[in-house]
Amino acid sequence: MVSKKNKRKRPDTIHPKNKYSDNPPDFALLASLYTSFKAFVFNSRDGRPRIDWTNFNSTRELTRVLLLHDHGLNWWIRNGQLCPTVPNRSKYIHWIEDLLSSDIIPNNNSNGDIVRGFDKGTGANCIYPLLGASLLGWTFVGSDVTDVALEWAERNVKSNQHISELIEIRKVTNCQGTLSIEDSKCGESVDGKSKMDGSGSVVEEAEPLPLSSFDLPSDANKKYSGPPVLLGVVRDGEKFDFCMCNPPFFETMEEAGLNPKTSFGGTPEEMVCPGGEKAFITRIIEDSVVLKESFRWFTSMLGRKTNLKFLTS
Ligand SMILES: C[S@@+](CC[C@H](N)C(=O)[O-])C[C@H]1O[C@@H](n2cnc3c(N)ncnc32)[C@H](O)[C@@H]1O
Repeated sequence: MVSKKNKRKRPDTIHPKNKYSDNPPDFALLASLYTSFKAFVFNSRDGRPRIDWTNFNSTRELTRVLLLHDHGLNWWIRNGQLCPTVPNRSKYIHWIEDLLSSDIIPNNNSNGDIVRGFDKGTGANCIYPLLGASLLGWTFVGSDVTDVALEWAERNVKSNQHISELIEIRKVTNCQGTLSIEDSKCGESVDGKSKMDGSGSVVEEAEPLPLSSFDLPSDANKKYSGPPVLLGVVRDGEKFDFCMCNPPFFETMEEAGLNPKTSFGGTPEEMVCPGGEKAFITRIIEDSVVLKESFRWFTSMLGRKTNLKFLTS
């Protein structure tokens, strides 16, 4: 009999359509099928197969085998890049699926049944386009700013020929704007006075991250002052069913290093931006006002529930 202490509780937030909602990853099965994963699995005192969550190589290998075994996806990232947890990232895809099937914002999609998404900050792992395309046949533009993210996102797309046509990886440069908007001020900060219009926000807890000594100066005004977010990246006439985003949550890597009990990588470029998620999402909201005809839904992950009040005000 499983003791109360050891009984696994399904998180309330897990989406019922999520492959893992009733079947969490079976480490024993995966270890029996994939020798590369077996090397990271050990039996804990209670006899359960486990992995060392503080070892980046273990968490990356788990993600690799889950994507391969459950989704038929070939995937890899460089040491230290942000490693996504598959059950967690799948939830966001299914939440968007729910939004798209609702009438809260009517569907004026002129592409017929083709669903088109925009992944803001797709990362080297390119996880949302890969999952969205393989689970639901959605098409994506995945955008990012860093060379390493763009290179590895491309590699991950090309390693999956069956869905590679569905995904475009788009580089964000400082002034690539095709939509000229006087207040986009490409790369500069804007005063965010606009209210959310037709946009939705998906709340999720941030992935716990390892400690790091890297630090960036905190932006006292909490204004986003990085490269373009949506304006200047979305092209004239483009239409998307949704925008999704797992933003750089933090202002400093110290702030990011809250949970040394796990290791999911995450470089400063991936985790940090001046003003953190509050400023980044504020910019998405500002951009959404101008781009309201280009998107049906604007969504983003949010690490801190306390930021929600500010963002929806
Ligand atoms: C937290 S990571 C998310 C990566 C991936 N989507 C995931 O869920 O694991 C944030 C990503 O946003 C990218 N990023 C930061 N500023 C950006 C911008 N202005 N435009 C596009 N991507 C940006 C970073 O390079 C990084 O890859």
